[in-house]
Amino acid sequence: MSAVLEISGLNKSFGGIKATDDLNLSVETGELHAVIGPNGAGKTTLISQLTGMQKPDSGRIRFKGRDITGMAPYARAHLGIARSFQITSLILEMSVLDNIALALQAREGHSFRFIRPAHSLTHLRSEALALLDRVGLADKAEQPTVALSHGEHRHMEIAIALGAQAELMLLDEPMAGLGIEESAQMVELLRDIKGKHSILLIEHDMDAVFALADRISVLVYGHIIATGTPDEIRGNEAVQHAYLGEE
Ligand SMILES: Nc1ncnc2c1ncn2[C@@H]1O[C@H](COP(=O)(O)OP(=O)(O)OP(=O)(O)O)[C@@H](O)[C@H]1O
Repeated sequence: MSAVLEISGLNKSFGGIKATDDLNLSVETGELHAVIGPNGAGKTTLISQLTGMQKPDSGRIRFKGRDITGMAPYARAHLGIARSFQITSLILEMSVLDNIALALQAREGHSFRFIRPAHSLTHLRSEALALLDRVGLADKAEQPTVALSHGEHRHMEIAIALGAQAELMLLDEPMAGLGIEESAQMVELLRDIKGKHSILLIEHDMDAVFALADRISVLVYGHIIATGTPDEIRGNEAVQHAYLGEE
């Protein structure tokens, strides 16, 4: 396996707070690597530096061997890094299918995605339908997006991330706000996707993390205190003391 993402010596402070503290982490090709940590550990700040929304004070981020530390967000997206869910905005009045088709159109590089009326998206509809099928929503394609549940919206966002054909998917708390049944469906969907994509998963839902991750890194005060398989992390005393013991 080779690393698709390599983060080395990353630092980011806000005033006196070290939100990212000498952080080292890699995501291997095809790996699902989860990052867990207590509230305020620095997970959002890490994702923001990976997407280019925030600039690290020091350290390096490499994507497929290329240094992207100073690269603009759109350029990273173009290279193949997709973030879900923060940047996705579903248009609730539009049909489920048109939302996905519109996202596919954006992938094709039309920066003014609203200039074209939705009915001109015909050529993207079959691809959009295939994506909806993959996330289990093909039967909802013609419904207005507003009619779908929160969990189904999250599945739509996964469809959009898949449509971006990203080599690295950054999934930012995909379970947030989901009920028990919806969470189970999301775990199933991610289980289906994993292995085919390289994924960095930020997630509070420990059951989901331990069910899905190939490796887990534990972030505490901006620093990764342990990285390992779910079993290694479960058995790690420092982790139990710093984090899991609190659960
Ligand atoms: N723009 C900012 N200005 C000042 N402090 C910030 C800023 N962004 C984050 N921080 C601080 O940096 C630390 C890490 O915050 P971050 O939001 O990255 O943590 P988190 O792990 O995502 O938390 P949560 O799980 O609650 O979302 C916190 O102490 C937070 O208060």
